[in-house]
Amino acid sequence: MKMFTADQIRAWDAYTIAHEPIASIDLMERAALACSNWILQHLFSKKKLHIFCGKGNNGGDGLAIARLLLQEGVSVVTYIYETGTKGTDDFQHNLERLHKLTKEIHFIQSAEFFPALTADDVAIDALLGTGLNKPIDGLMLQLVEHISNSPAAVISIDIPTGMFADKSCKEYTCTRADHTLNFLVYKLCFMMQENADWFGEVHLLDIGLHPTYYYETIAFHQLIDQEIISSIYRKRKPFSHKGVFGHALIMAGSYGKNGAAVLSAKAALRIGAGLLTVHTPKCGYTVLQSTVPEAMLETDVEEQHLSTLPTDMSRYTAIGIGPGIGLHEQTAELLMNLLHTAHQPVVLDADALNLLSIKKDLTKHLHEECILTPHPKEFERLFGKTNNDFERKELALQKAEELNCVIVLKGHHTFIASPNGDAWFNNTGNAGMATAGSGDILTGILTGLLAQGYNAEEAAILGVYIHGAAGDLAAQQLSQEAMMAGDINQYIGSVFLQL
Ligand SMILES: NC(=O)C1=CN([C@@H]2O[C@H](COP(=O)(O)OP(=O)(O)OC[C@H]3O[C@@H](n4cnc5c(N)ncnc54)[C@H](OP(=O)(O)O)[C@@H]3O)[C@@H](O)[C@H]2O)[C@H](O)CC1
Ligand SMILES: [K+]
Repeated sequence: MKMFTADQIRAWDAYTIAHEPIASIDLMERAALACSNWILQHLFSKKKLHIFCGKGNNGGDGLAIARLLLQEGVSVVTYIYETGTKGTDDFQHNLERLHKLTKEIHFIQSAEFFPALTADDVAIDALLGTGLNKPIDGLMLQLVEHISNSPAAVISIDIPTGMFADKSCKEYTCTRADHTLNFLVYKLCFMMQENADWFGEVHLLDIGLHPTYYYETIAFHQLIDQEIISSIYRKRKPFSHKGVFGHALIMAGSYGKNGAAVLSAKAALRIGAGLLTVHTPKCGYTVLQSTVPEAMLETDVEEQHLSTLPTDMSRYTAIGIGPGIGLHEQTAELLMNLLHTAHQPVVLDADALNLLSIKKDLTKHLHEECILTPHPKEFERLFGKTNNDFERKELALQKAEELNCVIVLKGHHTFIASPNGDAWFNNTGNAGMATAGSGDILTGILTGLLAQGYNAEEAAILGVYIHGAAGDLAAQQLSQEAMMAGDINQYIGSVFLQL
């Protein structure tokens, strides 16, 4: 699914008005109807609703929602944040309509006018939307804090007041919503961890903007969805043999961390690699042979850490390195040798990334079939500090281009930056996956997909999607608390059955 900027959404609005054609006020009515239906369906209408409106079109939405809910018999009080201006045409039009229906419209001119809100109330935040042009301050800030700090449930219309759609508001305050009713396509701000405390659960509402604009407009970011996955995933042909699905090499484990090798190896097999060899220190031999009998083993000359590349590297179609390998000097040499010689696709994770951040000049040996999978701390060690999540995303794109490799920046909405500038956010996964070993499994998944011939960008998109979706199934069966990384592997098969 394409993700549009606030400017693009405004242009889409205008395009719809001109080409459907439809009057602007009727488009607002559609948006308001989608919101009021959502509120009715989710039983918030059983409570007393306090609708807070600005004088722009976000406020116009609020007024129309108030009218539609009043017509359904819901108890509604409306408040208008007084700015001394008349408000947009659609705002004024909706105010006129609402006046005909109720006297419960109050103007907020100072903090004394703030209503008391209880746990039995619902506050609807239609103060400011995508028209925000500066951080909120003064009375607006006080009102937003009053709503956010109240015990009432809070629903923000389109976007929490104070949040910028396309840039950071980390230093500022926004409405703290329980739910945000976002119109049409996800805004960038909802992908960012730093905003998670403000927007609550984001619900996508269709307000019927013109499809031609969607198809013809280039988006800078995409949200990975079923349609994208279907276009990448290749079903197996009946006469295939294991040679067709590649030979993956996983280089993982060290003394005390052989479990990382086991998790990665199982994931590489579950995702469908035809053959798998695991390269571990000698101490991993018994562990791997007894837990992953499907894998072949190439033990290192060293007992406790990796030091030397396997003899015949040309046998492997794709290589994954990093889980549990530690930071031994000899392991660093092995990584250097690997990057100097490997022409195959390579996934670099965990300690391989930490070694790379110690020996940064090695990054020049990366190539377009390499995937780096840093979590935010590893990313910072590799590429330096950023001030906020938006800057970090930009830096990931810049580094992907500079190093000519795919960067998978792990997080709640994992971000994939391609060397060609493509930018993808993942939408599967849950907080239960924030557990030891989850990343090791992703390494195995990505290596297994590369071995099967998916290119680095395809493998990254398909891999993070399947990893998250398997995690979601695991959480459904076991709970987010109880699920362990190994459980993600158990559900990879169920995800394939749904593709
Ligand atoms: N296609 C769609 O998605 C549709 C969206 N709709 C809704 O419209 C809003 C956007 O409406 P807009 O009128 O452009 O903007 P806002 O309502 O968000 O803001 C209005 C004015 O607020 C002022 N402003 C900006 N920043 C601040 C601030 N920090 N403090 C106080 N006031 C602020 C600004 O005016 P100025 O004169 O002060 O510059 C804005 O003009 C969208 O979010 C949806 O809810 C349509 O209803 C349907 C289609
Ligand atoms: K809002």
